[in-house]
Amino acid sequence: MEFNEAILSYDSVDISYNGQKVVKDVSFQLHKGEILGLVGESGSGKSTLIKACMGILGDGGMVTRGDIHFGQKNLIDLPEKELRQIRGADIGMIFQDAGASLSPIRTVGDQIIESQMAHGKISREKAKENAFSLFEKLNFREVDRVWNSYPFELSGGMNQRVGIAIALLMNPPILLADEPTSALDVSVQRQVVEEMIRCRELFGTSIIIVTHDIGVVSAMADTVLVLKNGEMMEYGKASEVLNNPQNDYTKLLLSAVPKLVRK
Ligand SMILES: Nc1ncnc2c1ncn2[C@@H]1O[C@H](COP(=O)(O)OP(=O)(O)OP(=O)(O)O)[C@@H](O)[C@H]1O
Repeated sequence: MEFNEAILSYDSVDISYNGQKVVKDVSFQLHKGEILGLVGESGSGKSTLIKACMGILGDGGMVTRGDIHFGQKNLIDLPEKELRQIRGADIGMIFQDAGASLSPIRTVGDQIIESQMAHGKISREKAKENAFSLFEKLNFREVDRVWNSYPFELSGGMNQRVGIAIALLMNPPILLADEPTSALDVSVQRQVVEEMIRCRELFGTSIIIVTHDIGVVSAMADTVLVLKNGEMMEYGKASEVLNNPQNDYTKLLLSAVPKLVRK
């Protein structure tokens, strides 16, 4: 697949927590409709890297060098008020525990309606209509039951899918997914992966997926960026990085994976 338009560009980015550098000189471009897999061992800086563009590094976290462009905007210079508008609407985020961020005391339907109303003027009826239309596209079953349930009445996997649907309802051009499948059963993992691929097909969404799972990368990514200790080890087309890794660290990461899943 060939891509034209870069929608998110990291340019020589360094990131520190409390003066200690944890991401060093990272550059990459995410194009419209591209799925980028971000891999590397625990602590290599994957989450830090994607949090940086949302301005959610937290106290002590700071981009100390480089630029992150979203279209014409340099996200590094943007005031919090503008970043808040970008979060959710322009750059959606799915965490490992997206389902756990649902409130336990309100029905799924109410929460989906409220999340849409929080982002703009929309009637409850229209919000419900949007949600049901998306559920249908994502092949949700028993939509009425899910809608009327409290999170504890649904499986962890179903809650995770609801969390993803909430992010998708904003129809953000960019979706950042941080280990979205690692807490799920294998069969539900596959569903979530298919859901994200479908999202790209339907809406042309650009996706960065952070994962430990090379199988997930192999199933969905167009490009792969390998991080170690905050530094880029390898970056390129998924087929090339996975089938013909040039870097010793990438080779090591891949050697732990059975060959079968790399097809
Ligand atoms: N809020 C924070 N304050 C200080 N240091 C942090 C903070 N968050 C992360 N770090 C440090 O930054 C480095 C990168 O962490 P990060 O969570 O980005 O790695 P990761 O690759 O996403 O790891 P994992 O796969 O375990 O989620 C680690 O050394 C971590 O200890």
